[in-house]
Amino acid sequence: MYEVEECRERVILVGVCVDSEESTYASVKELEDLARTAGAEVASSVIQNRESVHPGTYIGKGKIEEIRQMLYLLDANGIICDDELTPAQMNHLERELECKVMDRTLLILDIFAGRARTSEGKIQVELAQLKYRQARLIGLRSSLSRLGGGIGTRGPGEKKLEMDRRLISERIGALKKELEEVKRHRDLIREGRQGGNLKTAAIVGYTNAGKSTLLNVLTGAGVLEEDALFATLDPTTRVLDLPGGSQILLTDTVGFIRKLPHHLIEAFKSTLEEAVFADIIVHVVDASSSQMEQQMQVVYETLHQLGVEKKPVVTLFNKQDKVVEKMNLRDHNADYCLKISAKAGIGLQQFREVLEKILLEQQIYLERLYPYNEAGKVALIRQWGQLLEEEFLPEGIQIRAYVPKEIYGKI
Ligand SMILES: Nc1nc2c(ncn2[C@@H]2O[C@H](COP(=O)(O)OP(=O)(O)OP(=O)(O)O)[C@@H](O)[C@H]2O)c(=O)[nH]1
Ligand SMILES: [Mg+2]
Repeated sequence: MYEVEECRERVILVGVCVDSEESTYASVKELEDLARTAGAEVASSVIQNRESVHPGTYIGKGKIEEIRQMLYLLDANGIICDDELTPAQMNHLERELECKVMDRTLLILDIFAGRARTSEGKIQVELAQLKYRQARLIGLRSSLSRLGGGIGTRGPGEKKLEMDRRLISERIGALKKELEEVKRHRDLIREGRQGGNLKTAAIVGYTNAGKSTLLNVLTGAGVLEEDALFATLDPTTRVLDLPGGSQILLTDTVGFIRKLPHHLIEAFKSTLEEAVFADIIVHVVDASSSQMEQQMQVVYETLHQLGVEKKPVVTLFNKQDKVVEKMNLRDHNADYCLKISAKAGIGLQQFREVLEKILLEQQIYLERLYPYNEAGKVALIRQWGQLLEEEFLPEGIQIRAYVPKEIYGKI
């Protein structure tokens, strides 16, 4: 079956700047990190200023010529473009440059493929890869037929394409079924969790912000933390003890990145959905990054795409130990903002307190006397809420407690 070819090449990075120079540079810089993470060697990078991306060749004729010479002079054997190329753009560039042509999406898919550990992660990556490839096969076919038939459009080549297409569709169908099975399993686990009385908080944020480091330092989860992009693909959930004695489930999730390929969002929906079903969103921000604002925006856009709305948001401006200049740390989307360093252990107690506060806000305070024949209700409170005080009086049980809104009606 199809696998992304191993990415051990010496490449030239290519970006197109249509609006802000700063964000294009940052994006290409990030592409460099992605390329390294995927095991490629970066020989140089080229940015072209254009009104818009060239629809046929991504970059203009002159730039193609320039890159052709650079490939030769720098002894490079491939290029990576900073946007997802259309099948036509990819074909044209391949023909013109006679080298391997890759794009940002392919690179991210490749990294994900290397990182997936659980069966769910693996299925999701393969699905995204196949969809990417399927689109390109169709493109290849249409670009061949645009030649008006004839040489190169018939015979074994064409047959092989058709066959690949059929095999790919079949495999996509099978993977989707498998994924549904896994999703059902995940839903069951989630329901099970909700059946328990613990609320959940999902840790989200840009890749490399420090999400796993935070989960580890708080719960000793032992998730891999690494100065690399997309170190985490599979969500991990742990119980976190809060100062007042209550608990919450904390889930570490896959990081976001600008221009996240839609194949991946689609395929990774069930993983990304951890945030959709969480009661609280914990947004970890790398406050030491010069790209902090843009990264935060990407996170909120991605959450919006996933349909995450109207949940309490705690924004953690992380890596305070590394922040040199006093930046204006604000987040209009957040209900609470804190400065922390997951690594240096700064601000973690405040974070716990904030979580507890939010949990309490979602609960109703109750002070009541239950006659003994309603002891069942007190049991419910004990199970679902937080029993602060319980006193056995001659006329009944006097309690003070916080209870979740959902069960208030039953008691
Ligand atoms: N200086 C400093 N480094 C930190 C801090 N928190 C995390 N890091 C580092 O940042 C890098 C990324 O940390 P991770 O926890 O793997 O980041 P992540 O958000 O889980 O990243 P992905 O899983 O790739 O999305 C690691 O090298 C961490 O050691 C911090 O408070 N200060
Ligand atoms: Mg991580």
